[in-house]
Amino acid sequence: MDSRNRLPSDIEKLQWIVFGLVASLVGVDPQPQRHPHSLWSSFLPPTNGIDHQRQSPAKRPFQPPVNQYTRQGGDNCAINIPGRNGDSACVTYEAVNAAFSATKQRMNLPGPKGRSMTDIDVDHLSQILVETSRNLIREYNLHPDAVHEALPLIDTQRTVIDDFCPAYLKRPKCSVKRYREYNGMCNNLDHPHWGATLSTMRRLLPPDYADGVSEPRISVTGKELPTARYVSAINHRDFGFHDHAVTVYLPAWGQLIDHDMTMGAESKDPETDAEPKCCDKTPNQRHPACWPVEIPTEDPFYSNFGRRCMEFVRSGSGLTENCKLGSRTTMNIITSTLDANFVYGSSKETADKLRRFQGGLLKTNSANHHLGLKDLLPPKLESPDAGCVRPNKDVYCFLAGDTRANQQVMLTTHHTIMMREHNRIAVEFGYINPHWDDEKIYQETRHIVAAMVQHITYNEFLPMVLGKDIMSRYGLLLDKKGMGSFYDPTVDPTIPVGFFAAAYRFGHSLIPSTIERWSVSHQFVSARRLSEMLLNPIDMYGPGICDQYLSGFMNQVSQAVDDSVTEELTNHLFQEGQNRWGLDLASLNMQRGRDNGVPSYNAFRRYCGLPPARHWDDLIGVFTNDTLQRYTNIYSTPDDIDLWSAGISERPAPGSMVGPVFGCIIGETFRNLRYGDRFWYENGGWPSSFTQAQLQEIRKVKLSRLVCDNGDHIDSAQVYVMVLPDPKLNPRVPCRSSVLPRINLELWRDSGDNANYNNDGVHSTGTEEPATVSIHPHETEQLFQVPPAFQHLQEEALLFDEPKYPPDPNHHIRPPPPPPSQQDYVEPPHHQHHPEPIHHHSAGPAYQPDQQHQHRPQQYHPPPKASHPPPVPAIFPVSGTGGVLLLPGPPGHGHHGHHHGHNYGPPPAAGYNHVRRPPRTRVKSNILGKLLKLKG
Ligand code: HEM
Repeated sequence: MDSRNRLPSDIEKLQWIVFGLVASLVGVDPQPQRHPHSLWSSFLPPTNGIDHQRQSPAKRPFQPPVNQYTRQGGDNCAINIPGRNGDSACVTYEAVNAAFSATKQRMNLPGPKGRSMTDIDVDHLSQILVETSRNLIREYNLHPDAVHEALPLIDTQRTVIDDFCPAYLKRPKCSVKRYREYNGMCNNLDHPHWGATLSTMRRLLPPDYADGVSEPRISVTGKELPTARYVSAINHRDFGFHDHAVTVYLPAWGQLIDHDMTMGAESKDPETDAEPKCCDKTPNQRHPACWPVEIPTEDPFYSNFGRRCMEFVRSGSGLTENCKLGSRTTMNIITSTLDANFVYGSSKETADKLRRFQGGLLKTNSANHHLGLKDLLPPKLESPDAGCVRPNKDVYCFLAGDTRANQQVMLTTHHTIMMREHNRIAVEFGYINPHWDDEKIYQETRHIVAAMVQHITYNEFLPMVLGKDIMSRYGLLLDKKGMGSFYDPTVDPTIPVGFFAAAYRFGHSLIPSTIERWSVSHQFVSARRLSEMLLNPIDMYGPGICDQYLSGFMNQVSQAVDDSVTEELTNHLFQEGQNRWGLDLASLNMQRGRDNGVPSYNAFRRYCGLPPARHWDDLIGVFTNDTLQRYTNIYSTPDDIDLWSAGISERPAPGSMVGPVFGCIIGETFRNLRYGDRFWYENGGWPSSFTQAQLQEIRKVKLSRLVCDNGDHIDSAQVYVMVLPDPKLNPRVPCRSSVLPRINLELWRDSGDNANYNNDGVHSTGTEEPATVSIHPHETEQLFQVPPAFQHLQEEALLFDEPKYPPDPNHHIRPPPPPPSQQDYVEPPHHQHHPEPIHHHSAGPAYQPDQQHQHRPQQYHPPPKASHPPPVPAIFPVSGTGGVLLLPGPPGHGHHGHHHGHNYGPPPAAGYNHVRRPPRTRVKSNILGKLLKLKG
């Protein structure tokens, strides 16, 4: 049936009614007037001096067909541009030199060739190249598309640009080694810069800049787009709908691995080395990178505080290999590949700062050792106020491989866990291979930690986010045995701009408004508003707090991926001091997309093989009726819709948390991260390859194992911590159980005559275990019913009620790491020696290391039995709803507002019966629902 003629189903009608009720409760008109006719139409266009005149198609110069531009080898012609009448124009090297020199002078570029450049210098040179390109376009009357298609073909090594291009962008000599470079260089031997630090992100589609070169996207009508805050305030209000399969652990891991893949460069003021402030200046006094978000006068939230301007600074622009000309690019200042750089850093300099240079260990802070607790991250003594807010000068935030480690506790906790895992493995290696030196232990451990990050991401995280169909379409399903020849040197693992600025930000929709702490025995302790926790990781010094967060992440239900985003992020992000308002992350996401030339949602529909919408009606069924209704009011045409906004609002694809367009961008990116990474953990035949037996050990690792091993006193966890516990499908098991096997590091024993390690540190695949290469997954018929994570789970779950889990044989207890040497020891600030337990609004019990925890029992303890009848699983498969149904919440709990740390209800009962109903619940027919059906 033609979806345009489809009548709304009963469920959709119900949604309209419930939405209307909710909207009236919160005082919002569910059907706002069309933007141009409403009061809201009085917005002024952004006033940062950018001339947003998009060239009308009639006035555009002749556009030669794509691929008709030719690079000229000979003489003085840098590039040939075909003209209308068969003639062609030659852009000469002299013209390029003249354009560059004039721009360089105007924009004041100092600096000799080959000097080391900071990201500020890179951004500056990049802007000059963009302006040079703009001059050439003007001079030769080139079509804006030529900027993207033709100008990059010019051989800049034959121009004066080469004198200014930094040494790191020259082609290095690569050799094949066992360990990755910290900066990701030489992963691809033919394209050494693919995926490397300080390189530009990839484009899936040509950029959509208003002027074809660098100015932010505008409407296809030639007018301004609606301001990002308007889109946010209308379409991304906070309804607090919860997912019913995944825990907060899913966004926590998602954000952690984002910080392994992307970090867009900031534009900085060279004088202060900080992002410029924009809102307190008049437009002509502002830094050129200022592009603040305009807040409409009638904004339902900011108008209460008279705010009309939200800080926003354009991303720093990047340089391509040999400093090519072309349109503005986006720089990634960390490596693209999943290499655990958030633990180690993306440069040798950072990595060295984090190392103890003893026993392969990372630096730590042992402030809580005297309480029998494990190490914390070392204090951030350099630039102590960058990226965190300290209550006073004696307290320090934490230092890790990624500078965002202090953004909020979900991150800080996981940086702590991964640092502990590194040190745990390094200590084991010290016992197993006493002849290994610090460097060898450190690098081998780093190699394993990166493999674990890859495995957990593809085995536990992506199946939940994408579902089996998308996983299989993009070749993301992991093999269970054998080694693969996954590496394809033609695949570029560089992160795409659309992934960084839009698709992978789907996670912002998952974030709840409070972060909960639970006890290690899985009882709710307290909750705290997210906005109070941003940039404030100091909690982590509190004894027992790390465990309580870990337990909270695995027990707190996540929000759903949908158009609703918590007000903690849309009104209170990084709220400062006494202010009752902060930034709006939804606005920043859309502004960032426009800033970086990310084309609209409709362009990506085409890219992903979906029919682009010509009329609003074409989008019926793609979004909920409410969302579509709002879009017709917000945007002039379907061609204008921002990718991030539409991506999180799409109805999820079957079995997936995201819709088809985000599924496509995320699927493709993770495909490239697997097939374009020479160091991918399943790859056989390289010096970096694990042996088959070692690979099998890595395949055993689950995130729950890492939590068990690196929490202080965590002694049980559900098998898959990103999924809500369920006695049958995802049972909570003791950490000692063999269901959560620990990696057996004995398989790394290097006995000298062992063929696994040869003398130069290069690890061969050995003769005993030849690397068998399995069939490429694209060619393998996957007999696959449920996401791989759950195949094991189903089998294991059947055994759960029987106390059958013998202790894991690899569960040796090693002594804690040796104390740091005097030389490397970072003295914790004095106040940290006896930190007081930190109490929050709703005080949970202060830390009382219980006896059971202090003397870990050696014998098996069955999991606590629920005192009630078997609990209802935390899943309510609902068929025929298109995946969505609204249920009323418990009486007295209206729109969630802010809980100020209060529990939603009484503490949950023991056992599994702990999943509290959120006030208003969106139930999704999702993967676990399907599993239940499968299980009959
Ligand atoms: C409490 C949780 C989170 C907070 C406070 C947060 C905050 C932010 C902020 C402030 C930015 C920069 C916005 C801009 O100016 O462009 C950002 C970027 C980003 N976020 Fe989040 N985020 C959170 C969780 C997540 C999650 C769960 C994901 C994905 C699963 C995610 C993915 C991203 C991505 C891909 C970027 C771009 C990063 C870059 O390369 O610079 N975030 N986030």
